[in-house]
Amino acid sequence: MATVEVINLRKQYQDVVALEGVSLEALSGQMVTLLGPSGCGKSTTLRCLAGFLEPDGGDIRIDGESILSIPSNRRGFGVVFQNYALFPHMTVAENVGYGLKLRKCSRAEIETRVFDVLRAVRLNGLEDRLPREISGGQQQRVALARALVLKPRLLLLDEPLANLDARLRDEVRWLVRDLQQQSGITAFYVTHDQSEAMAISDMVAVMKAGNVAQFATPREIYQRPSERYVADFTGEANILACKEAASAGAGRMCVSVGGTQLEVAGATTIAPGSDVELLLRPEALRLAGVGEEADFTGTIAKCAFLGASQHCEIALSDGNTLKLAAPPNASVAPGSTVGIAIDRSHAWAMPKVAS
Ligand SMILES: Nc1ncnc2c1ncn2[C@@H]1O[C@H](COP(=O)(O)OP(=O)(O)OP(=O)(O)O)[C@@H](O)[C@H]1O
Repeated sequence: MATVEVINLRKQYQDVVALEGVSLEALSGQMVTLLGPSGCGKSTTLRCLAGFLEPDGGDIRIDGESILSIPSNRRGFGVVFQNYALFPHMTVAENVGYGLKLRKCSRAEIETRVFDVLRAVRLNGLEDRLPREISGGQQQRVALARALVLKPRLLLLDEPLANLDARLRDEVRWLVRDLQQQSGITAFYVTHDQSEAMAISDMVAVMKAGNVAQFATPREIYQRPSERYVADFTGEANILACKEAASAGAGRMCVSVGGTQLEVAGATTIAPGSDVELLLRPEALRLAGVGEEADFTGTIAKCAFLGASQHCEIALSDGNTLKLAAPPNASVAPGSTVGIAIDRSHAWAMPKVAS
């Protein structure tokens, strides 16, 4: 399978700079997700990979060889886009087998491969239906089967689940990941859904205005984001401004927040004495017990019972609000005063970056 390098890719549409210099890499068999808000350049990157767009600069290499001069239909990639456009007059089996027919495979081989791939996407039994006779989720699985049946060396998926409802999206998401892992195909996946990206990826590229803000594992972008933008985009985040950082050695630093001194882990890019932002995910905070010394004291502003936990918003006297998940039976009446303890092992200091 293929190792893919995207090197300093640049693309401009008339006066819009869509990609300023995108670099990332997918090792053989990895699923790499491009995550970011609308307009940050995810689809443009994918379209350059597919060969539908020609970049203005940079390179795309597969196993070390540039592919920029190879037309899209010769790249041997499988492509699944949001608008899956199945042939309406062909049955499910004919849709899936169409690419094999173009490649002049024998009828027996087409039958076997179509049967196998339809079983893999759990559509066996629906071979003779027309696209209009199956559901949206099933149509999307036909589109996936159509790409997989050709055994592509690279699979490109652009928001493939965007048209599905939440339950189906979950189901097809796991199926996509299972099939990708079983087949060992290297894949790029575009989404603006943070939970989708975290769930299915080996690596995530968080994109920001035509650049890659951070390229790392799902765990790292969530627990050790490079900057506020990444922290905000990858989950619920409490972010507090800190006065300054003093190095405590080996990636640790002392920060001062609301009069409290904390020693926490932080990005190595933080210069001593500079302003920093402290990330406290909700799970880094808990309500302090009776008699326990608290890091902060605040007033419960809002509370919602979610079943396994209670979502609480706590207003601090300096104007900041902290969100935390309280145990389901904790007493958290709005208006009451509570102490908050920080689990320092979950705190993370980020450099303050102009947005
Ligand atoms: N054909 C085009 N002509 C001009 N500008 C374009 C064209 N396609 C995209 N753009 C612009 O390029 C930038 C990047 O677009 P792109 O489609 O890559 O973003 P995206 O992250 O995939 O967004 P979305 O999630 O909305 O699909 C945006 O500012 C967009 O408006």
